[in-house]
Formats: sequence, structure tokens, C-alpha cells
Amino acid sequence: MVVLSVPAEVTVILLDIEGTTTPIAFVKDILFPYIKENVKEYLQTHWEEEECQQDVSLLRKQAEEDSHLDGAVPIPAASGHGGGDPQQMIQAVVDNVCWQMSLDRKTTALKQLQGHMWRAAFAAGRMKAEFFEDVVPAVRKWREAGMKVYIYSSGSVEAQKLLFGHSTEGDILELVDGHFDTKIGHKVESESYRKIASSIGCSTNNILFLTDVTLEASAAEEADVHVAVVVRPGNAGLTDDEKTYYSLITSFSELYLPSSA
Ligand SMILES: CSCCC(=O)C(=O)COP(=O)(O)O
Ligand SMILES: [Mg+2]
Repeated sequence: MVVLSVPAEVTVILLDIEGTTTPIAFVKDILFPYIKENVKEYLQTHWEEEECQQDVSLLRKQAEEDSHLDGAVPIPAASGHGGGDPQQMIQAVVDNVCWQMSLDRKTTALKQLQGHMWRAAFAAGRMKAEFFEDVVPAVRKWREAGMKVYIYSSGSVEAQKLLFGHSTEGDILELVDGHFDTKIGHKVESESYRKIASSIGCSTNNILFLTDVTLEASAAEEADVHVAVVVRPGNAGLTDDEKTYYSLITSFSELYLPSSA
């Protein structure tokens, strides 16, 4: 088995979700279709609620920022008392969400609505999150060895907690010391990793970040975070240069912690 030695200065393991702890297929074939199939009904049912209106406001703000993009779908401003025609507005939000999802965009606005929609499905037991079989045993081992384990995903913190709280392995939320999402910054920006270190109260070089996306690995590395690229079934392929440059693992069991020897 290939073994990757974790540098002695590492005290925190920061995990991406999609393509790292969890198969991309679970996200693409189960989580995302649920949104596309249910978004209209969800908006119709929850339209008058404060949380739903906040989600719509955030999506509208994002739509304004996106107005220069090809195919962007605007969301009209709510006008006067009671706003415009709710059905027209709902259709615009549905079209905007579907357009963003067709591009797999990771905007905070889209991820916030998705998280709120998944809540009911997880709570009702309609979905259970999948984790690769090496994930839970490895995370338990790392924690026993004194490591802190944090999550950094484009999925909202609320959605992350749903996945860890309702998984095929049971409720594994207690295995995580904390969560970060795009509210701290985007995963392809190195400043996000500096902010995460500062929020945890450690140096960036105390963190090992595991992700399937090399653009994220590169941003983290620029901030002096240690990185390993996770190669899982169904992940996007890597170029030969990327394969040579990055430390690669295919299972969390390939990480060797000197402190656990
Ligand atoms: C954790 S919520 C479901 C996945 C999701 O919406 C997503 O965007 C995952 O992105 P990641 O940063 O974990 O690759
Ligand atoms: Mg990922």
C-alpha cells in the first residue's frame, strides 16, 4: 500500500466533501436531482416564510452580479406591498436555480437554498449521505491520535451537518470539530485558507487539506497549507503534471501519522 507521511507540524486535517469523503455520484445523482425536481414545489410551499424570502433575496443579489454572464437568468425585484406576481417570481427563481446548477456553480446563494431544501428530505429519512468506507475509520484514528478534523466544502455548513448527521454510517457529526463553507471565501482563493487557520487558531502550515480539485489544492498550498489530492472513483482525471506534482492518495488509510505509530 502507498503511504503518505503526514508532516509532524500538522495538527488539523481539513476535508473537502464531494469527491473526497463522499462519491461525486451521490451528489450528482441524488442530492442535485432532488433540488431540480422539488424546487418549484418547495418555493410554492415556503414562499411566505422569512427563511425562504432571505434565500430569494440572496439569489436575486447573485443574479444581479451574474447579469453580464451568458445565459444568466434575472430575478425581478419584489415591487410594492406584497411584491409582484408570486408565480412569476417563483418561476424566475426556479429558472435561475436550474441555470446555476447546469453550470455546477458554487455560489453561497445557491448552496444556502439547497441546504434548506435537503433538510426536510434528510429529516424524513428520504436520503442518507454516502461516505467512502475508509473515511469513518480513518477519521476516528486521526482523532484518537490527537488531530482536529474540520470540513471545508462549497456546500453550506447547514448542508454539511445534514450529511454528517444522516449518513449510511449513522450520525457521525461528533467526528467533526468544525465546519467552513464559502461564507469564509471560495475554495480556489488562498485567502480563504488563511482565514480558516485564523478561525481555528493555528498556523496555515499546521493544516493538511485533502481535496479532489487541484485548483483548490493550489490555492491552499499558496497559503502554506499542506495538501494531498484525493483520487476516488468517478473523480475528474488529473493531468500527468498534476499527478507528478501533487501527493496523491486513493484512500484515507494511506495517510500515516507519525504521532500514531
Ligand atoms: C456538502 S453539501 C453537498 C455537496 C455540494 O453541494 C457541493 O457543492 C460540494 O462541494 P465540495 O466543495 O464539497 O466539493
Ligand atoms: Mg470536492
